[in-house]
Amino acid sequence: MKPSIVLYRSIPTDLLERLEQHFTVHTFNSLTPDNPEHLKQVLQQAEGIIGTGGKVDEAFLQQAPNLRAASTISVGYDNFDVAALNAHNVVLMHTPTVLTETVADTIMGLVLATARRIVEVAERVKAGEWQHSIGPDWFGVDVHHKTMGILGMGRIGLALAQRAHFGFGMPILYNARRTHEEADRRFNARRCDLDTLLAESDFICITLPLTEQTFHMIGAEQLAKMKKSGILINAGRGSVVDENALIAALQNGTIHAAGLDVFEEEPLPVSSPLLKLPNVVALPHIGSATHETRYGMAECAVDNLIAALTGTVTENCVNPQILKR
Ligand SMILES: NC(=O)C1=CN([C@@H]2O[C@H](COP(=O)(O)OP(=O)(O)OC[C@H]3O[C@@H](n4cnc5c(N)ncnc54)[C@H](O)[C@@H]3O)[C@@H](O)[C@H]2O)C=CC1
Ligand SMILES: O=C(O)C(=O)CO
Repeated sequence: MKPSIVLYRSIPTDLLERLEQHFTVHTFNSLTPDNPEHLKQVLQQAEGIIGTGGKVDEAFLQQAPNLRAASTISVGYDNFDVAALNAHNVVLMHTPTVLTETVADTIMGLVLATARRIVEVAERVKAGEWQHSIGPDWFGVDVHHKTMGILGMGRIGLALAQRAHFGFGMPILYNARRTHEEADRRFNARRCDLDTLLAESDFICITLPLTEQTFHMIGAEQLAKMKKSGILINAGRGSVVDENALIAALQNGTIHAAGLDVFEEEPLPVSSPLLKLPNVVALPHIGSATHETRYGMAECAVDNLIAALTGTVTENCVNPQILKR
């Protein structure tokens, strides 16, 4: 009999067929589905889960006594309690690399959109406000040759540094727990402490994962250390930034603008003050959202689950120590 798995995100038909060659697939719209009793029943037998979003913690694992592998269609895995997975001998697989370049493109898009006020002025054109030759009230600020500070010099941080340095002639600063020799060598990047990065950068781009250490790493104190002309871009996870402190900093002119792809609560509530601020570009978590990249992520996650449940894992494993048990 084929192992039973739970699929909780819609994936392209050819990839669903690939899963069905190996597994009996039970499909749900999320891990908090409309029919929770049915999910509960299926989880009793399930050996694998694949999808994105939803909390996978001790309480969830208690409901899935036969689970051996979880495959998330994302690189970030902050919604998984890895210690609990380890305790239950569940392998966690994710999708690094396949989305790196696309997310870096999105971040450069936010840099340009905030600095040059692209969304705001395009809306003014649509509203019929372009009646005369434009004046300084339509102007933005330069991006090229300004200093970019990167928080999280990993895969996405490196791809962003490449664009900023070679495409826009930007000097690169980064704050990291260790020196990233590749960043120093390729982009002449300079590692510095957080206070220096905050004080010297024109653009601060967050590409950090959400962890206990990064939770609210940027709060009122850090925002106050940024340049008044500084622009904050967050494409890591919403809770790396204290959102209330950010709203205050944007309202008070402590910083110039923010470009946000991620939020403390997603979808961003329509009542959020962020949506009232002209100096904010808010995106609906589209960092990796292109047809090509989302297909690549789903394909990677499908192959990851097949590898994990057939014992042939060679890459993309968050907790490889489980494989040795
Ligand atoms: N907006 C979006 O759609 C997307 C967001 N992401 C987010 O971006 C994150 C990063 O992705 P990758 O670059 O692929 O991961 P990565 O693991 O290659 O890079 C993360 C970097 O952050 C560093 N880091 C971790 N904790 C730190 C701390 N306390 N202080 C300083 N540096 C620290 C790590 O050492 C690593 O170099 C993901 O975990 C996810 O949260 C990823 C993809 C899409
Ligand atoms: O992969 C991730 O971590 C995302 O946020 C979505 O691409």
